[in-house]
Amino acid sequence: MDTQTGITATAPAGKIPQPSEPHLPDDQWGHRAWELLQKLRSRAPLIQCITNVVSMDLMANLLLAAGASPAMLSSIYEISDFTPGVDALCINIGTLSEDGLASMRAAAAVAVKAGRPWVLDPVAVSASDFRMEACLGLLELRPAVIRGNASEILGLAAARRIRNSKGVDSSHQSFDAVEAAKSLSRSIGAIVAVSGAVDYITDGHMVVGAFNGVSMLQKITATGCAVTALIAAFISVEPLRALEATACALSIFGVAAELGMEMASGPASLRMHLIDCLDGLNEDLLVSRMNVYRVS
Ligand SMILES: Nc1ncnc2c1ncn2[C@@H]1O[C@H](COP(=O)(O)OP(=O)(O)OP(=O)(O)O)[C@@H](O)[C@H]1O
Ligand SMILES: Cc1ncsc1CCO
Ligand SMILES: [Mg+2]
Repeated sequence: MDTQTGITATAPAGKIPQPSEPHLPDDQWGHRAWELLQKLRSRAPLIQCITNVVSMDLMANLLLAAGASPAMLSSIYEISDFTPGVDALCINIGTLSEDGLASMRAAAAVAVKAGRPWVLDPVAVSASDFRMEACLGLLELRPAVIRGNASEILGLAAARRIRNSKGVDSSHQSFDAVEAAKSLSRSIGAIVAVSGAVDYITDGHMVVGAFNGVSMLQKITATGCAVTALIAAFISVEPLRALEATACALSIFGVAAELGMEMASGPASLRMHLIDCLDGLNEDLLVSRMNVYRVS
């Protein structure tokens, strides 16, 4: 039990059997994504984000543009009051501190106890033993989804720091981490998403590829952090089909980026147009652009 909060963490997840979700036919993804986006816009779920200081502004604005209600509350003294009432929780270790980690652990435990899904963004998990141990401890608190870039998923799946780690940016292609993502998914019982030129999403059995997006997203800091928060918003409205919700969140973000890129002249204007295009996304644009299908 945490002596500051009186909060008890749940038992370690261990090997959790993850039932495979029904397979959505490839031609249904656009309609499914629109359905989920509409649900999100009408329900405006409350999403608590305990995240790094770099990402806060973009994350909150993208959540608002998608139709969710962001709350970046992170003090350990507020968790027992606030977290039971949120619709989902996003935890991101980007600028990890000892106090921040205590809040993350407490919030994840409360969310699980309250039956709320939470997602983990293991930023730069291979950069230090502190980060790796923090993430391994958080994995015991049963995230519904883990989203990282390829280097992060490779490191976390191996539970060890990998060589050539570049810090918060990936030094691998997303495809290189697909097998690691499947094995991590099976051992934690969570959906795992690897972002990159193609985003791969797996429940440990099937793998879905989300092909939307633009490479200039890598030139805007915290786009990965922000898309993890969008995943939290999407799973809050469809918790029993977390793979579908995760793939839809990643793909919708990618479509908004493609539309934004048509008006942008560089990373700064893409950041602005990305938010506008997510806010203004309509069914025709989404269904005609969305490119998601099962790859294995
Ligand atoms: N080469 C690319 N082409 C198209 N989209 C990309 C490419 N690289 C990344 N993306 C998209 O950019 C977003 C961020 O993914 P990325 O893998 O860069 O995350 P990240 O490294 O965790 O980012 P950050 O740490 O800055 O938040 C995702 O939506 C992903 O689909
Ligand atoms: C640049 C940076 N440093 C720690 S977190 C973060 C945001 C991208 O992950
Ligand atoms: Mg990241």
